[in-house]
Amino acid sequence: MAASVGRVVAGLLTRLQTSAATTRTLLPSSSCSQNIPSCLWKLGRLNHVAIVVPDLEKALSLYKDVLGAQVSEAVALPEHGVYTVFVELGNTKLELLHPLGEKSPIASFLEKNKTGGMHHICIEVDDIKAAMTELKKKKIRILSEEPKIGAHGKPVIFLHPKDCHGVLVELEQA
Ligand SMILES: C[C@@H](C(=O)O)C(=O)SCCNC(=O)CCNC(=O)[C@H](O)C(C)(C)COP(=O)(O)OP(=O)(O)OC[C@H]1O[C@@H](n2cnc3c(N)ncnc32)[C@H](O)[C@@H]1OP(=O)(O)O
Repeated sequence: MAASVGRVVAGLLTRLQTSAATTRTLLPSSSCSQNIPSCLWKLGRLNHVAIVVPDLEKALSLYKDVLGAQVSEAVALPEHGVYTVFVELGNTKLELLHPLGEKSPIASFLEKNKTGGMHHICIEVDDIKAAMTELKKKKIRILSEEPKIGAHGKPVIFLHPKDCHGVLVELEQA
């Protein structure tokens, strides 16, 4: 009797260990997972997807007149070297970008992609300074020393596309 109870307990222990190992492999491996209280910042919603366009008026007209979206006026942002137009999509936005000035950071992108293309994604964060500190420690290159004020009047930073699997990532203070 005692031997069979022992076998049952041993079997249960083995199953528990297996399921604990499975659980561990399913959890995100990042030390900044939302499940870990030591994380000082977290990602929020997708704010926008940015598309560089060679002709802002034509692109605006596509989204407004052909696709029927609500679009903003074009706004010049000289400190970023871009003109922007926002397209409202309900769950997120598109940001149409066109170069402004000779030193525009999107000029070489447009040179390489003459018909335009997807340029970056922008994700909100709850604490951009904490994000910067943590990402620097993890050797992710941040493309400015300090946050700049972005298109929505809030601090933004950009992360190098070569450190983000080929995607230029903008983080915006929510
Ligand atoms: C208003 C504001 C807002 O929303 O709030 C904005 O949107 S401002 C939006 C405009 N501002 C920004 O983009 C600021 C951050 N961007 C930058 O600092 C720059 O554009 C870089 C991302 C560092 C790229 O610089 P630059 O064009 O001088 O370098 P480059 O052409 O030699 O590119 C270096 C390598 O990165 C790749 N690369 C360049 N731009 C890329 C992009 N958008 N997505 C993915 N990869 C990209 C190139 O193909 C190249 O790879 P290979 O070496 O393999 O060929």
